[in-house]
Amino acid sequence: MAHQNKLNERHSIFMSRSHRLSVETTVHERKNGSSSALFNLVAGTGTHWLKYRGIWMQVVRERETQSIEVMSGTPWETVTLTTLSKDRAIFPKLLTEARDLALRGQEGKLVIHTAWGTDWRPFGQPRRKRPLSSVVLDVGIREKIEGDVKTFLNRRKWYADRGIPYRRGYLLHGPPGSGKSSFIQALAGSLNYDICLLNLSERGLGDDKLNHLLSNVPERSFVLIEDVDAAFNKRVQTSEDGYQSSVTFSGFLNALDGVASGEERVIFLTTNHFERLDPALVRPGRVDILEYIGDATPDQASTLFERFYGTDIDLDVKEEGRQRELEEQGQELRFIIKKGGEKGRTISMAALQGLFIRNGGSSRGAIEGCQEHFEVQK
Ligand SMILES: Nc1ncnc2c1ncn2[C@@H]1O[C@H](COP(=O)(O)OP(=O)(O)OP(=O)(O)O)[C@@H](O)[C@H]1O
Repeated sequence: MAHQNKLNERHSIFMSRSHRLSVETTVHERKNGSSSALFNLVAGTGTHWLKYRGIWMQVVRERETQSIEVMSGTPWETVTLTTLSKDRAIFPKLLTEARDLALRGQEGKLVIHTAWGTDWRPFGQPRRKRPLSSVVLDVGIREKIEGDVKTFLNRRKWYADRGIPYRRGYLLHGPPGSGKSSFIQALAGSLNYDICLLNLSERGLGDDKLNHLLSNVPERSFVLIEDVDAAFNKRVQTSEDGYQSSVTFSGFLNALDGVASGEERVIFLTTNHFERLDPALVRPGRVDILEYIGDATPDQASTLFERFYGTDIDLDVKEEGRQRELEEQGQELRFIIKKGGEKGRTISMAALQGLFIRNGGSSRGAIEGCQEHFEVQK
């Protein structure tokens, strides 16, 4: 009897949550017999024959054309493998090999998944990881969150032994451009985790789909839900064109709570408006760590300044003068921010970054720009 295996695919082939295959990587990386088999497998739509580990298989690759079907959760592409061989293990072997090749291609990269119907799918190309140290937070915040996440990830058995759902929730709140999203992405990258980015106001997302998505997060992924206040501001959100989000607040809470025991789940929520959140959302079990990520402090500003203008370069005698100048400018920047803060004036880290980029080679220009920024604030 023929054995058949059906794989759902879109850009990548999905067999199960842990078997993610990136087709292109497979195609380009290997030229031996088995990978040319994989090449054939994905070479185009239609019917192919391939020989893998001495076994012939028929590969039928079909593509759905209706994007509407994607939204309803129907696979975008289907690959069906059929073989007359008795060796059933050939499918997992083939998939494992392709997955390993694909994962090798993603090493050092951060994959962002977004929701497609009821599935998570990689969005765009894997991105270069951002070093965690490049996101400069106020003293101790990075260590606190990073330490908590690592502790959590090492305690699976502890949770299982006590029958506690293995989940952890983090809420980062604070003004725009303070580094909330950048930090979460950098943290995920540093731990070799992916990000599943969820927009609660997305068209077509209802309570059931949300529940399904949150219960089927790919392995080694953090869920990131940004601007969580927006979806439930006035409980039902209406977008510019009149579309109303159909995720209800109680549906969201249920989805947060309803993790199957043993399944790991790490959720990061962000908001600019903590005061708008319903207290029910921010209780332990849903949000375990709550952290304010604010505008630039004098310390953060001078650290970012140093990173941009580099005070730790190897110095020869000529550069020593420049080094001293940068140190003085760093102090000046701290002073400007401290004085501004005393008058209730602030600058975001994103705005500082923008100033530094605009004043590329001119550290003096950046300091002056910052001074101006504070002067124009009432
Ligand atoms: N603390 C920071 N350290 C380094 N860069 C930062 C920091 N905060 C912001 N940036 C830079 O500013 C830009 C915007 O940051 P990000 O999107 O992470 O802010 P956010 O707090 O998530 O904003 P929002 O609340 O609007 O979503 C990024 O390019 C990032 O590099």
